[in-house]
Amino acid sequence: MIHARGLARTFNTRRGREHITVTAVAGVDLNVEEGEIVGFLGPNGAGKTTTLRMLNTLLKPTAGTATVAGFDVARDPVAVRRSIGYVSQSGSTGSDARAGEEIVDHGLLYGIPRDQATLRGQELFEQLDLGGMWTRQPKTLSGGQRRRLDIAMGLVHDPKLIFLDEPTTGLDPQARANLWEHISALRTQRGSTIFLTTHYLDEADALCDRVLVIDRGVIVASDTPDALKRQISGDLIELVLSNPEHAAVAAERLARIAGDGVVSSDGNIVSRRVPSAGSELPSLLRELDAAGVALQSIEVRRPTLDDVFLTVTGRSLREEA
Ligand SMILES: Nc1ncnc2c1ncn2[C@@H]1O[C@H](COP(=O)(O)OP(=O)(O)OP(=O)(O)O)[C@@H](O)[C@H]1O
Repeated sequence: MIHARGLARTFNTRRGREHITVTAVAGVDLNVEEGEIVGFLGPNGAGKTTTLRMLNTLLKPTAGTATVAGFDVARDPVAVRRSIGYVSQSGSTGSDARAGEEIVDHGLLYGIPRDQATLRGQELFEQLDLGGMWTRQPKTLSGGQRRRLDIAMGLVHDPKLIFLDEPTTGLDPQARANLWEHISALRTQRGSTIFLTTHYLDEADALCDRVLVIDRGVIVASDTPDALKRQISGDLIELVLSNPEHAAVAAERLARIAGDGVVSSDGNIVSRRVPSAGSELPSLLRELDAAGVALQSIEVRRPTLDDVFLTVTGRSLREEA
């Protein structure tokens, strides 16, 4: 559905009196298959929006190629635009018109006859839980409802591929979780392919089949959230011992598990990252028992995407690029 090779974009700009060239995207290769929900993750200024704008033809690449929904972004931008829905960060509903009029107008822009646009709009309102909002002005809707209206507008021409730029930014936790359900339902009910940018690791984790991590204009990781977590960090096994004197024996048993993780000891807590804790725990517990090591508790912590991000970029997602 999306195939990009060496996609790059620089901007000529000024810093004070000096003219400088900023590389926003430095050469991105990416593939998104039909029916996937792919999250595009990275810190502020990493190049997410610039990449998205090149893929949806709002911005011309300075180098590289991309096809979107089967059309080349440089040679056939009109066909690309007809095939995609784009929901921008700021949303598109600023006028005093009623929500229903906005969506019908949006459909007319795509050349859809008024009666069909109305039908389609009403269907989308139902699907996105906006029933009863048809005659409301968008500014009177809640944040979550407005985001769903933005999404409905992006879907009025029935695109197979939808770009969502930070869909849940500014929403409270409940509205975010609700929007995630709606986004997942788009795929289940309509077979939509969804490419979304996000700052939120939990969002990528909850929603996406695959995550692409971009940092300083380059993709630094691409995999399922689970595989990324497994591949990069491993699970943390933390043994809380009843008696700190058993720490050395516990450390020795923990060290026998295959993997590169280093054992660390702190008083009665002995821990280590291992590739996959689930399959190791039964034999570890038997060995500790046989060695007379009593446990207060044992914890297994799966790595978060936060850990992954820190590992691949050396920085936290919350830091500026
Ligand atoms: N029109 C422009 N002129 C000059 N520099 C730009 C322009 N647009 C983007 N940039 C720069 O390119 C880099 C990438 O910006 P981009 O908006 O793509 O990042 P982003 O990952 O979407 O960030 P955010 O999460 O803050 O939206 C940044 O350093 C930004 O300042």
